[in-house]
Amino acid sequence: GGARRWTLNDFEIGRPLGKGKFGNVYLAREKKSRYIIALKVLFKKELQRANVEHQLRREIEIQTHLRHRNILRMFGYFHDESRVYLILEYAPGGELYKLLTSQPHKHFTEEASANYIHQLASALSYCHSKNVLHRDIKPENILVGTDGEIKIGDFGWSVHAPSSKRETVCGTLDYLPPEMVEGRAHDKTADIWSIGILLYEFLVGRPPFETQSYNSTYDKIMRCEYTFPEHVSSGARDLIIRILKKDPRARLPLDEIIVHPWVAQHVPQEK
Ligand SMILES: Cc1cc(Nc2nc(/C=C/c3ccccc3)nc3cc(N4CCN(C)CC4)ccc23)n[nH]1
Repeated sequence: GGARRWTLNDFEIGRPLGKGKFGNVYLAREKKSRYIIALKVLFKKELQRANVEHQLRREIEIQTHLRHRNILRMFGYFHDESRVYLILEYAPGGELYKLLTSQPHKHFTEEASANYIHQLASALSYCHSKNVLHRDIKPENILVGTDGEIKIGDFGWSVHAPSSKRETVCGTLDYLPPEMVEGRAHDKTADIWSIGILLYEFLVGRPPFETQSYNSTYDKIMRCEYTFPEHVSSGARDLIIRILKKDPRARLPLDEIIVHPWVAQHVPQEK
């Protein structure tokens, strides 16, 4: 069970997988079971300096209780005098955004995009059924599993709905809905907006409101102003248009995204 007390001595540490804001992620193996995991090491000093310990506690509380094929598992955590260690599922396919940028035309096929959105919508529908919002769905937070399935990780921004959390939104605006850009209250429909952004990015290779400046991205989001390149099919456009609505209540609900005709035509329905 996940309740046992882990220490660093239980693991053999492998190569670094990536460098995050508060520390690095390493490939690691639990010695007794020889089970491969990813060990995320966070420095307490950095966490204190950024005043995010409460956010980390929330991430641990939330992610250790979620069980879904498309959500990266957190098996447990432990800490020593200077670091906190998160024991995470190892996704052998690497980062989704690297897969996206390595595509010949820098975007996924309609079939791959529909399958990814189907998986994302079912993972989010599961989260929402537990009253958990992710709030930070973007390609950097998505990994690829053994069979090419995707895994949402990094619940660092997740909260229990509804929330008017006003943590400073650092980083890109590209994935935030108008109500979060304006720091107003947001709910589960904020996550629905972000999978509309992701679907556009999977199909086009860049998010719909991307510009050279923060302010012009802000304006485009608030005006919901975007266009499609020629190659995007009418079915995909229809779905994106039904998701990227400024009014949160007008956005297509997750269970309707999952059965939208454009998704259904690409995704084997036995799921
Ligand atoms: C938590 C976790 C990571 C993970 N797997 C992987 N993470 C990261 C990069 C991780 C990372 C971490 C922090 C900041 C930036 C990146 N890169 C990876 C690269 C991988 N390879 C093997 C597959 N190749 C196609 C690409 C390089 C495999 C797994 C990776 N499983 N579970």
